Amino acid sequence: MSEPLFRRVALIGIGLIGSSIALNIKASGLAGHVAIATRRRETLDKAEELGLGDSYHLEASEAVRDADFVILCVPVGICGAITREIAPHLKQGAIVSDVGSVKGAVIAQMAPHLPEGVQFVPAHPLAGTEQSGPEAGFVELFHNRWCILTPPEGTDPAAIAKVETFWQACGANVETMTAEHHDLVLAIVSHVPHLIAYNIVGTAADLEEVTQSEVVKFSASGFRDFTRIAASDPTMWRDVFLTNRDAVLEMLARFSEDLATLQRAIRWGDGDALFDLFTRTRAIRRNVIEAGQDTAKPNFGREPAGGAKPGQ
Ligand SMILES: NC(=O)c1ccc[n+]([C@@H]2O[C@H](COP(=O)([O-])OP(=O)(O)OC[C@H]3O[C@@H](n4cnc5c(N)ncnc54)[C@H](O)[C@@H]3O)[C@@H](O)[C@H]2O)c1
Ligand SMILES: O=C(O)C(=O)C[C@]1(C(=O)O)C=C[C@@H](O)C=C1
Repeated sequence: MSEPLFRRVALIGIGLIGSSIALNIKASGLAGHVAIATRRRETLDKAEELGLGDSYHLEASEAVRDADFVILCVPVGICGAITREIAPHLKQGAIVSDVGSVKGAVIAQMAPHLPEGVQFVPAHPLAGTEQSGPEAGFVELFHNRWCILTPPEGTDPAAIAKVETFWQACGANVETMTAEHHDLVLAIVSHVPHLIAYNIVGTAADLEEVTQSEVVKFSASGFRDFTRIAASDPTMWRDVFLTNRDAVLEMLARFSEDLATLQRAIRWGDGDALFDLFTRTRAIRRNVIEAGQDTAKPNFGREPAGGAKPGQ
């Protein structure tokens, strides 16, 4: 049997993303040992019950000891504090990575704590669901999805190549870009759409007199898709908006301008303007499907580790 890519991988945080990575490591034999760390005993017990790793730790500093690959799979707001905690225990030559949905702020939080001789290769798999926790993971999550690497200047190319190989083995297509570019693009394709979903569901819920039970009763319509997105993890998304503030506000300003244009078209009965936009957006949807990036039913027919099917 060939040598695994890494001798010991430490996963700090074992929610949807951490558990999906753990399942991939196991399925593809990517590590000799998987050490899992999380703060809460209950979550750690669940991870052990699901057999996601080889050793289980309440202290991240214990999990990273002797690890050659460490991945932070926690909400972006705590990446800095965890890095400070694990830094003195990292092995020389170890590669440290993360999976955070925001890159600039995560790099700014983590990099200052990392000792010399440790390589930092930040990553973001563009794959997820509205589910969270260790039972939510499933092995196909990253298959045919993008994983973006944003290595700071000066990172050892061999470390970048190793992280790329890791994500490819998880089924992802890997692309490298700057953290700034990542944060701007993700603001419009992921962060603002989530804000819109949170907002529309919140507005409907506030209009209790009109909607009351109707929100639930008639949500087989387009609204149902928004409720799925708006069910996403509150801690994760609070941190995303607080840490990608500038890019989100910039995209939101542009979005608001375009919304005002639509409002005007409706007010003045400008059917052509509406028809033209809807025709353009329909074509975009077709391109998305053809590119195999359909997220409307991300996990249709697949069973996550804990049984519940996401995306329904
Ligand atoms: N959910 C998605 O769609 C998605 C997709 C791509 C990337 N991400 C990113 O991945 C990261 C994890 O997201 P997730 O969806 O797996 O979240 P999750 O809520 O399912 O899991 C987060 C895990 O972090 C751990 N954790 C939380 N606070 C901790 C602390 N103080 N110390 C140690 N461990 C702690 C827990 O094990 C928890 O289970 C986030 O940074 C998120 O931005 C999420
Ligand atoms: O499909 C979903 O439920 C997701 O929200 C996944 C999604 C996205 O916006 O596409 C969410 C956050 C991530 O950082 C990456 C992927």
